[in-house]
Amino acid sequence: MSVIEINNLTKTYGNARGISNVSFTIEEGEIFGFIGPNGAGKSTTIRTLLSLIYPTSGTARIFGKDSVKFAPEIRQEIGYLPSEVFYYDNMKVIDLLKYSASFYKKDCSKKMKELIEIMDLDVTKKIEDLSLGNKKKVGIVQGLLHEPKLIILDEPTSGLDPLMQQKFFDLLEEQNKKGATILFSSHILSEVQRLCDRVAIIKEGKIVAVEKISTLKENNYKKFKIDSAYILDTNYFQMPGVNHIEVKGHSTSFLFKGDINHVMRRIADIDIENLWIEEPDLEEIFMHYYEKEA
Ligand SMILES: Nc1ncnc2c1ncn2[C@@H]1O[C@H](COP(=O)(O)OP(=O)(O)OP(=O)(O)O)[C@@H](O)[C@H]1O
Repeated sequence: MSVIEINNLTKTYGNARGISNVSFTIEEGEIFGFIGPNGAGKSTTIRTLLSLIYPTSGTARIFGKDSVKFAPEIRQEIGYLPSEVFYYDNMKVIDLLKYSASFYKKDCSKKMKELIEIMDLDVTKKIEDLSLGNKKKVGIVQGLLHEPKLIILDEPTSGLDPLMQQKFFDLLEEQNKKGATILFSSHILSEVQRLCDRVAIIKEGKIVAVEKISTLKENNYKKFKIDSAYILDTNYFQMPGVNHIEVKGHSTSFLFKGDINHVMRRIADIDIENLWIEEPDLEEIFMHYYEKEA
């Protein structure tokens, strides 16, 4: 079953672009990544999906139900972590969490306690005394305490230290194993690569690709790095399929897609000291998509 179905969702802010004809589907049990640089439209898509703002046109369905008409009902089963968390500064963490839990029609106290421990939160503190990272942790507990079927995270890791990020990812994987579907937006591609099964790439308000992470990696460029005995001319590897040639001293690198034999023959004609052929990281694949569309 599709947990999220987005069909031609468009949101304009007056004359300003928000998102345009965004469509993608997320299946039950997926961890789905949503990548794009700042301002690409990730938060607008997520806020529209959650009916926090209304679409200019297009529709979204969550759990098979229209996201606007059934918003209150749908929200019972969603855990949402916004990119920026705003709270009542004067409240104690524990009071805020209890208040959040009171919106759900089930007892959240056990899960809340468990999450507080995992996130290592001092719940007796006032919100105003917390660091940015600790505020984010409060947001995480708040978003997960009702064991939602769908978890929507908008740039969730900003402000978290690496150890806490790891704990958080473990927590997400555990929830996913128990059946939760996850939508995870980020501009940090390595974390998407680490966690997600599929990914939608958004650029200037439009979806440019929806791919499996594995397909993205397999069907794309190979990354060549060659250390040569002498400095190569920048044009030496200028041939069909070669992109992003960079010559730094004796080291030459480029991305290649095509019949690898052509490159290997050219390499055989030079005096090389070392050679690496690697899968490009998502960042490079991502650049490729962006350039193809430009
Ligand atoms: N309330 C608003 N009024 C006018 N324009 C807006 C508003 N909110 C967003 N935008 C514009 O819509 C576009 C998409 O913004 P959005 O915040 O969705 O991007 P994003 O991918 O989430 O980026 P970021 O990571 O920076 O939040 C941007 O051009 C932004 O300037």
